[in-house]
Amino acid sequence: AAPAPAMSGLTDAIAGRLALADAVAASKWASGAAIDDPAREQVVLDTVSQLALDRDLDPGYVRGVFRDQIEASKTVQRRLFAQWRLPGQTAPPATPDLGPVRAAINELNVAIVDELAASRDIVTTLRCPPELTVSTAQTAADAGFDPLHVAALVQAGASVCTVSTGSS
Ligand SMILES: C=C(O[C@@H]1C=C(C(=O)O)C=C[C@H]1O)C(=O)O
Repeated sequence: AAPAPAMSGLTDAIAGRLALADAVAASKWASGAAIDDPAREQVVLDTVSQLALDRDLDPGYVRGVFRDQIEASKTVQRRLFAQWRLPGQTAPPATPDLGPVRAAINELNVAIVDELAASRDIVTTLRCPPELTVSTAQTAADAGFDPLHVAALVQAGASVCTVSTGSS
């Protein structure tokens, strides 16, 4: 097999978290809960800030990456809700208890911060944007993501590289 792209550990962990948005949405649909949960978002952001400090990463950088994880998850959840509201459509049956899927998300949060630490030297360089693009494409293909999840995966990676490639 071809070698894995340099940042595929990171993009695989990000995709794993994003894939759980479907189960989150189904659970919220079953319970009638809102997609947005600002209190839970604060817990996630505060937790990953501490994980960043433990690994000598900039907590502001890691929080920024996780704001994108949260927004990407909500992109998927909102689109699924919109589909399930269409005539003749139904949500998959799910338990209204978000606890188990949030426990899985918590584990992936740690995995993502670990992968950010493993990629700390590349994220500040001009190699980051192309490596992230290649890894994202490989991860999306491996995961069998549909266009909605591919778009959300790209959204989730938007703050990973800290080098600007735009002209100024
Ligand atoms: C994934 C969830 O939905 C939203 C996204 C969150 C996240 O990605 O961590 C947290 C809270 C919600 O605003 C959830 O409620 O757990």
